[in-house]
Amino acid sequence: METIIFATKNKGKIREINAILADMEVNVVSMEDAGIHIDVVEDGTTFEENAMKKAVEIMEASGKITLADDSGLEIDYLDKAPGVYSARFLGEDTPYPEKFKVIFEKMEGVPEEKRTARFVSCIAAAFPDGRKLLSYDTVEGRIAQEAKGENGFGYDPIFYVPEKGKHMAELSAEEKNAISHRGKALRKMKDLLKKELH
Ligand SMILES: O=c1nc[nH]c2c1ncn2[C@H]1C[C@H](O)[C@@H](COP(=O)(O)OP(=O)(O)OP(=O)(O)O)O1
Ligand SMILES: [Mg+2]
Repeated sequence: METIIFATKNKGKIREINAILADMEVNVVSMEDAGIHIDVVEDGTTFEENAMKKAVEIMEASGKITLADDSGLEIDYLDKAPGVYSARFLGEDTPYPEKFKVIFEKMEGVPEEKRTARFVSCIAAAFPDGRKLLSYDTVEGRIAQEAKGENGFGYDPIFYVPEKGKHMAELSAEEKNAISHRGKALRKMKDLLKKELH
């Protein structure tokens, strides 16, 4: 069975990715499980660039087909910030509750209809023979007035999902994967990969 590496250090992503790719006839392993400990510098200006950079660098280090996700939160009222800088917003090691506080301050008094936001996920695949694949998807929602929910990771507690009437962090892992940016982009990637692998 083909081994594919998923180039991420984010434990929340790994959980989601394993669930979504579970039915594929490939062995998906994390960077850690593959014994690769490289820090890819995410200096691209787009999700696509950063996702492909992570995939290519880890493919070159491992010699195996490598997938990567670059994702983030776009808040329309803040001109789509933090966007590709979502992980580094206020500092990579700053706890999310502090990031939420600053976002709530910036959004103070902004009415519901102007609080629109989306999660974006770009998935890249890099093959040792040079083939490259990209998929992209989003989930639309709003920045809530308060944090709520214990599930998921990152900005999930402050992201209200209108179609569910809940914050993202209140959804179960299955419910989130069914509607999320990463769930949708990864299912598209699964279809692209199936065509390349057979
Ligand atoms: O479903 C999500 N629910 C909540 N927050 C999310 C989600 N998806 C991305 N995000 C946020 C987290 C992080 O602030 C940034 C991703 O940054 P990003 O560089 O792609 O990931 P990362 O640095 O955590 O791990 P890695 O680069 O090793 O894959 O967007
Ligand atoms: Mg990152």
